[in-house]
Amino acid sequence: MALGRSLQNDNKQEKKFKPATRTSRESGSGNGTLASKKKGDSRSKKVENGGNRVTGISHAGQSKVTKKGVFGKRNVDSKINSGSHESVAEGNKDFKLLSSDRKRKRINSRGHRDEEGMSDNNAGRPSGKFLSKMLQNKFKDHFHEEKRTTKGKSREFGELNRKSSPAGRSKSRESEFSDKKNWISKAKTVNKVKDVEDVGVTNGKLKKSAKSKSEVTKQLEQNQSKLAADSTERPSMKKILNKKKNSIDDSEVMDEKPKKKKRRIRIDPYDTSNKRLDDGMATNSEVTQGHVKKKEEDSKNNDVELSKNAQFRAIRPSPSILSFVEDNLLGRRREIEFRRAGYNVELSAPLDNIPFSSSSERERIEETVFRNKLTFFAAAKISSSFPSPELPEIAFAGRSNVGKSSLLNALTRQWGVVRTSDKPGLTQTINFFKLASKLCLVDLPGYGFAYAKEDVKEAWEELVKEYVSSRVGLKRVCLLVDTKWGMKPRDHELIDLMERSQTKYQIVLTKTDTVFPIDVARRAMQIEESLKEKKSAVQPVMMVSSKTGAGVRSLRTVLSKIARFVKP
Ligand SMILES: Nc1nc2c(ncn2[C@@H]2O[C@H](COP(=O)(O)OP(=O)(O)OP(=O)(O)O)[C@@H](O)[C@H]2O)c(=O)[nH]1
Ligand SMILES: [Mg+2]
Repeated sequence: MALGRSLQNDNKQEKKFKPATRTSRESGSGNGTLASKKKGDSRSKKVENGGNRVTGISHAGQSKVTKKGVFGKRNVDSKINSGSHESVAEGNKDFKLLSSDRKRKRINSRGHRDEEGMSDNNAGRPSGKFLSKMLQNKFKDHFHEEKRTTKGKSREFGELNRKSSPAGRSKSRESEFSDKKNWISKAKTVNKVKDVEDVGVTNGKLKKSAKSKSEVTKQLEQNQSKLAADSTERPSMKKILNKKKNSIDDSEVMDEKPKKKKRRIRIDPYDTSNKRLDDGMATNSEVTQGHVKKKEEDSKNNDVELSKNAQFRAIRPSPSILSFVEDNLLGRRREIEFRRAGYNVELSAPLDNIPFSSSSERERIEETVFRNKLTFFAAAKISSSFPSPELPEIAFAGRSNVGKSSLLNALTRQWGVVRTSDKPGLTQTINFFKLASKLCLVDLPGYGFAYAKEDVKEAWEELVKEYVSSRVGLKRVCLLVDTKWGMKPRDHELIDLMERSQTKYQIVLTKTDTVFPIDVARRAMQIEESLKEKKSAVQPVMMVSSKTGAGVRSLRTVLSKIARFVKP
């Protein structure tokens, strides 16, 4: 029956075990501080009804810490915990038990605590194996006690009975509190060694062991310090040796490094690419020969290119060209310069405006012929579809994207009449525009690179050639050249054709705003020099920018003379 009761009690305890362990975790009792212990104790008061082990469980966290902690610390905690644990479990009377029994009890209690600690680790729920072990230990204890002392047995059962009664509970509480107070005060005042002594081990032994420990530790420390000194010294020796080795190696490497660099230079000095795939093939004489040949070719090409650039930079423009460039604010310039000169930068092509003028777009044009409305009247893909030559014609030829259509708009200040695009090859037919009944402006398709099929481009070129060489009424061809790139072979082809057909042509440099003013002047000078011998070439070379309007007025003046001399 007694065993059955204890089993029942254990079951109850297990039920109440969960919240107790959970709360002990939450309250941080595992820290092992006194405050936390107090908390655990206060909680144990609430759970006391469950029996003696409940109080022990409330310290489960603390027992965990003591396991991990220092020896002395564990003793303090074990005292506090096991004191409360044992005192509540068996009362003060249990201390009178035999020393062997006491030891066993302690072992068992530790075992319980360990098990409880483990169970706490396992989310507060002890496993079936633990429970069975706990129960077995409990039975063993009971059997031993029954065999040895009938008194102890009766006392124990009496204690259990008392605890089940309210009077017994209150007594057990009192005894628990008194024990706890005593142990806590002891824990505060007594040092760890003394605590060890109190447990029951003789002072002499402990002292000796303490002395021996201290001696051993001293010796260990000395040895460690020696080892550390040695270890610090040894690397230094190693370092010295390594340094020596390194110095030798460095000298070797220093000897080798320049060689490698020299080799690289020798192998591929003209290689501009980052890849050096042929580094490992330096010994191959054929390859090196090939490299040498390549170098020579490249150097020749570079010399030619460099000489072209150098030649261009060496051009000294004539004073008239330079003054023209400066007067018309040609070339890449800052906006502030236009403002200072009185031009309104808010207007399109601001340099083609009379400064501080408030008149309308076309009123600003000094040449009256260009004030007329620009009207499209014919487009031709073949020569048979050309309109009859009633008016004097001025054609605008040049490579694709050079700015032919844009210049037509700029000359008449009628934006959008002639379609323009940054995509080369927009104009694919010969387009005829009238300026009243005075002048006919002809926009030609470009040649050279264009987004069109080769045969189509060839057809355009043929049509242009046919137009400039055979068109009756064609008074002048404005051959537009990009200032940045200058004349190209196709331009020379057309010039030769016009020379043969005696068609008057005038070079007009476009997009002057994309280069420096001095380069505009150089380009103009360069072309003038190259066209000195040409009979059909009309001087001077004109310079314009449809974007800024620079030089447009001058071109207008030149072209308006053609209209003036033509009979209506
Ligand atoms: N910066 C600058 N860009 C210009 C100038 N003139 C024209 N452009 C630009 O150059 C591009 C080509 O202009 P277009 O007038 O269509 O040239 P295009 O010669 O008629 O070209 P195709 O009809 O294809 O032969 C357009 O994006 C223009 O805005 C200029 O004086 N300065
Ligand atoms: Mg065009």
